Amino acid sequence: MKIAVGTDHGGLILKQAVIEEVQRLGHEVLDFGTDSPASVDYPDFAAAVGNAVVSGQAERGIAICGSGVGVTVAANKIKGVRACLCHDTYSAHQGVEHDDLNVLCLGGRVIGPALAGEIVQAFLSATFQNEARFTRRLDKVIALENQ
Ligand SMILES: O=C(CO)[C@H](O)[C@H](O)[C@H](O)COP(=O)(O)O
Repeated sequence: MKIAVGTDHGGLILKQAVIEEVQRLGHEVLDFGTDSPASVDYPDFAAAVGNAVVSGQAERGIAICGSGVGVTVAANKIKGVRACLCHDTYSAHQGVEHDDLNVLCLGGRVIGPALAGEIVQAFLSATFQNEARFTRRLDKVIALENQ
């Protein structure tokens, strides 16, 4: 898969570890920055990742900021993005399997690179389970998005 990755300065500390894990798993990285510790604004990077996913440029995205909260809030403003802050592996794979999560969000000031790598692996290894109850709920989420 092609995976869009973007971070603000607060998440930069995790970016290289995330990129290396994505590549180790055999996926291609689309790197949307940032690349320096200079202060930037998280919505710009959440938008780059989210737009790459909804446009089809990337299959999934990973957005990082200091807490992971800012990029989650911002990315979810983009129609078609289902972003969630996951700091545990269960949520990262279950979010894909049940909820068709397409953007994983992480906080570079909250977790370290080893855990981030395991979470990325859980996220990218999971696939949406096309079961009636999950598609029914997803349809309701999409209806909310369209209201
Ligand atoms: O964590 C965040 C919000 O949830 C932001 O993305 C930033 O990383 C954080 O606000 C940056 O804080 P700073 O004091 O400007 O470095």
